[in-house]
Amino acid sequence: MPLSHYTGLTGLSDDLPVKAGLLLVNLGTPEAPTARALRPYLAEFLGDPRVIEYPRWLWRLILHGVILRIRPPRSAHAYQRIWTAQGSPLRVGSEALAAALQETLSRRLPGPVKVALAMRYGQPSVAAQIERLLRDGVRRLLVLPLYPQYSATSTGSVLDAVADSFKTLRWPPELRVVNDYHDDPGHIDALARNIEDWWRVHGRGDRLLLSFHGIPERYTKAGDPYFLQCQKTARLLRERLGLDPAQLVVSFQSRVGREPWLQPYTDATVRELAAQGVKRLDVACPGFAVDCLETLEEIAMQNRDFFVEAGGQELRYIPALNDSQAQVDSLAELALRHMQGWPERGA
Ligand SMILES: C=CC1=C(C)c2cc3[nH]c(cc4nc(cc5[nH]c(cc1n2)c(C)c5CCC(=O)O)C(CCC(=O)O)=C4C)c(C)c3C=C
Ligand SMILES: [Fe+2]
Ligand SMILES: [Fe+2]
Repeated sequence: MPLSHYTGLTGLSDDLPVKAGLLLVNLGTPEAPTARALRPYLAEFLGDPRVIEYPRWLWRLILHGVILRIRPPRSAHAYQRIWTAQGSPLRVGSEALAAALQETLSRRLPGPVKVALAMRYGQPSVAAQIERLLRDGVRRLLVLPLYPQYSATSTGSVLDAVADSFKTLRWPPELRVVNDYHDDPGHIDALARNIEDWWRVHGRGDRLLLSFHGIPERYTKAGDPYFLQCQKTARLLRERLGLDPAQLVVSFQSRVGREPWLQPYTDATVRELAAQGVKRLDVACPGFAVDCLETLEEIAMQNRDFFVEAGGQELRYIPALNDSQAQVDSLAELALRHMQGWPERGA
């Protein structure tokens, strides 16, 4: 039995040896593409009340009685299609982005800065990485969830994890949070340049589809701003690319369960576009900071097959921003802006 349930880190100084700490948080990913590794990952993810808003007792029964028996082998099969020698693309991409941001921010900030990457589900946890930053001398913390659009299911859940960690700390740091960056001009410009660069190399398709991860419609009706923020990102990106409304389509992917999610659904949309005679369809997923199962498997494989089966010729997935210079620069700018105004300390 510990003496106290507050974690006290001894030997910390009040001197601000480090100017600021930046905690990047992404969703998390299984440790291996196996049903055995998927089970604890999905149990933690789908057990989060922010993600599934059902009566707890009922959901526990369904989750443990049905979902965690059926879904792990199916998901494992999907992960096997995208797994790399370095591991899960989401982890590899997020780590590369964090390393590049550490490098850029160290150059841009006058004092030392520490960047850490946490996963909302799985390892390294938000609590472990906040502790690591404290040990490294961080007393001012900026949390940047790697979700451009705010949703209670994604960003909101990261904030829960930060709050839970703070509740256990004897001396928490000062805290700032980036709620979203869906309309940040630097971010929109980075997305646009990524698509334009890709078009320069591969040519332009007949239509551009922007596919965002979905959430249950019910959450939007209850006040989640996610749908509106996705629509705004899409409009700003369309305007920045100089496209007509008819040249760009928005849809929502990854529906789980039976209740209605945000619409139109991506799978129905790619089939419909093929039926309308679209031959070459370009797809980008601006809601994902780095490539992952949802882009590499669900879009670039599953939906590519749906499109071709429905009469389309080619579905071409335009990769996420990942650790591109455009993303590193726009997120560094964003972080620097959010770090401004922290007052100087007296001697
Ligand atoms: C069932 C409810 C889910 C909600 C609500 C949800 C929202 C949501 N998810 C992301 C980002 C990602 N989701 C990813 C995978 C994934 N998502 C769900 C379910 C919900 N997501 C599941 C069950 C899974 C796991 C895979 C599967 O079994 O199908 C991923 C990829 C993770 C990876 O390892 O690559 C991301 C990223 C957002 C942004 C969001 C709300 C806006
Ligand atoms: Fe998801
Ligand atoms: Fe999916």
